[in-house]
Amino acid sequence: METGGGGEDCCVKVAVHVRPLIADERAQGCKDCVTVIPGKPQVQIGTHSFTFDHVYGSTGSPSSAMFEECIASLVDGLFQGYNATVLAYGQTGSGKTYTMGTGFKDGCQTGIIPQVMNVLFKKIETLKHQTEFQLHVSFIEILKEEVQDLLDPTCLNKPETANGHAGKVTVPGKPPIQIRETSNGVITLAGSTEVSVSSLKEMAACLEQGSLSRATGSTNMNNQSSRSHAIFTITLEQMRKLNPVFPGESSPNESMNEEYLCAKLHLVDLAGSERAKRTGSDGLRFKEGVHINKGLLALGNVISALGDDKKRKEGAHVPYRDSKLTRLLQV
Ligand SMILES: Nc1ncnc2c1ncn2[C@@H]1O[C@H](COP(=O)(O)OP(=O)(O)OP(=O)(O)O)[C@@H](O)[C@H]1O
Repeated sequence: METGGGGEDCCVKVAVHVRPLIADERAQGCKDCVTVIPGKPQVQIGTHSFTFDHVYGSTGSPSSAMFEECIASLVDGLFQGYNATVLAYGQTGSGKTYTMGTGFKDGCQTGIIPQVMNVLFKKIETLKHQTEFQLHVSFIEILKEEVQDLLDPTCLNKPETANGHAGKVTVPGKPPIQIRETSNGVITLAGSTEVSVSSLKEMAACLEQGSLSRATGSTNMNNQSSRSHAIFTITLEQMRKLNPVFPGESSPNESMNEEYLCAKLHLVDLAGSERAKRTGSDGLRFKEGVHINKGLLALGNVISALGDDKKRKEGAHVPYRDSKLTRLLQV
């Protein structure tokens, strides 16, 4: 799903990515439960059919077209100062991490985030003579309504333990990360690492470091399930020269010839939306599920409020404050 910018008519769009059966499922004799209606962005499950903005995978459009059709315009929008958010939503094992590329390993280039990074740096390369760029990335996860910093160099990785969790251990004494709002309404994360990056390689290293630090655990439906919402945020700052001054000429007022733009792209791999019963979860995993579903409910309410053009224009309340996830994605 994509939201925001780039001069699009609608501010919320939804695409479905249907994944093929994986080896385990084929071995168990599982069958595809979703049919894509040929030539239409529509899927059928039993007697119900559902229409989306796009359908990829299976007999729908090829997955390779997803970036160009859904995401490229959001990256362009960043350069025009538009914020945007891409959310991967679905039950455990449906392919969110694969689609986003948040399981980034060994320089693998598939997935939305690696493609965003490639296009971003190509564009910067072509514009760098008339514009000064500064890029920052942060990578956090929200686990049981607590924000964890996946790029914190002082955190230690821990393997999966008896209570069924792999992930980060924060060094004792470190204050928790807090969500703050500045006087002009900008949401900031006090205490989280923002890495300044100047090359594709540096940004890819941040994605890889954070991906390896994510909290995962096993469920009946995915033996390497992400139990948290992971948010990879790219902040692009630009100082654009409006009327470039030619060598030998002097500008009367430098700052009048410059335009400053700052925009954020949030790339979000949400935790699985499954029901507790289906994943066989109890105890810790069940409690996690309760927090996950609360966050997803709040997200659904925010998207409904934003997707209702009439209400939005009337200035209706958007309930961003109902969860950390929605609060963080506010800007
Ligand atoms: N489009 C695809 N093509 C081939 N394999 C895929 C595709 N999407 C997902 N998979 C495979 O399916 C399995 C589950 O995918 P993934 O871990 O991305 O699911 P998930 O929705 O992120 O699950 P969770 O919410 O539990 O983290 C993985 O083995 C992944 O490699």
